[in-house]
Amino acid sequence: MAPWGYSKENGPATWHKDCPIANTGVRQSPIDLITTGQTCAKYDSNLKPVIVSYPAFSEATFLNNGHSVQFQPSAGNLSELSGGPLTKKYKFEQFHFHWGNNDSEGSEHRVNGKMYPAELHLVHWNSESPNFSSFQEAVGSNDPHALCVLGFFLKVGAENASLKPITDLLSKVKNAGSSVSFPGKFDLKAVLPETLTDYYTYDGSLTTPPLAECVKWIVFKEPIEVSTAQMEAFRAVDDGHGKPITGNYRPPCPLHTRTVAASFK
Ligand SMILES: CCCCNCC(=O)NCCc1ccc(S(N)(=O)=O)cc1
Ligand SMILES: [Zn+2]
Repeated sequence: MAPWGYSKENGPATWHKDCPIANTGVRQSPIDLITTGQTCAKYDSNLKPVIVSYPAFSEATFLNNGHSVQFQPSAGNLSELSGGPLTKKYKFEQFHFHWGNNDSEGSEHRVNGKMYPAELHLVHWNSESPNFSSFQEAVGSNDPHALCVLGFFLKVGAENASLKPITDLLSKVKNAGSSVSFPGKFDLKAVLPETLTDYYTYDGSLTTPPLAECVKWIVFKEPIEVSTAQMEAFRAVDDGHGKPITGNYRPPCPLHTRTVAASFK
């Protein structure tokens, strides 16, 4: 099959051909996070703040893989995640983005149907499971919480100085398949809000093929601000068919019997 993508010919509505779970799965992501009414997110007072330990990365690759741009530190990185709904420690694997071609679309998760212009995903894998000892093995395991992805909405506002080293690099990976070694150190912690207390969490999947249902999702309520220029920089990244990636987000999937918990009232 032609490699998957986001065009009419190879986009989300066609992914079921190679990944039947796209249509048969009952824990697919993303979802629309509804905050009022029957199927709404339920406040859970037991949910603690998320704890991240992200020492500045010193060695990393920044890659345009044709369907997103991805920041991947070298294997030795010690960045970890715990707390929140998690009972184990997770190791940082990579972060990447999803965006649209205008400010009214682009995020994968939605809040009461509202999309943000982009969404940042910080991908981690459970480093304390006896069943796997690498990210790829975690993706392939049938463990429902093999991965934990932190989702942050991006909204247009002031320039984000902490993300500038990343958005300034986008023009260097304009062509699909291109990558650069990240110059210098990158402080991911500085990108995030200080307190990681207010979030939605639910059991879901990867939002791209293989769409494995192995993700504990944690989506934060507070968006991260980026400037219009920074948003435009994402929209100039090419998809490998001579066209810019202008909408690498999957539409929301049915909730089925799942419930969404909220760490805030
Ligand atoms: C060389 C063959 C490798 C195949 N294996 C690569 C692979 O399985 N990748 C899956 C990676 C992935 C996809 C989607 C998300 S999201 N958008 O849900 O955060 C996170 C991570
Ligand atoms: Zn993603």
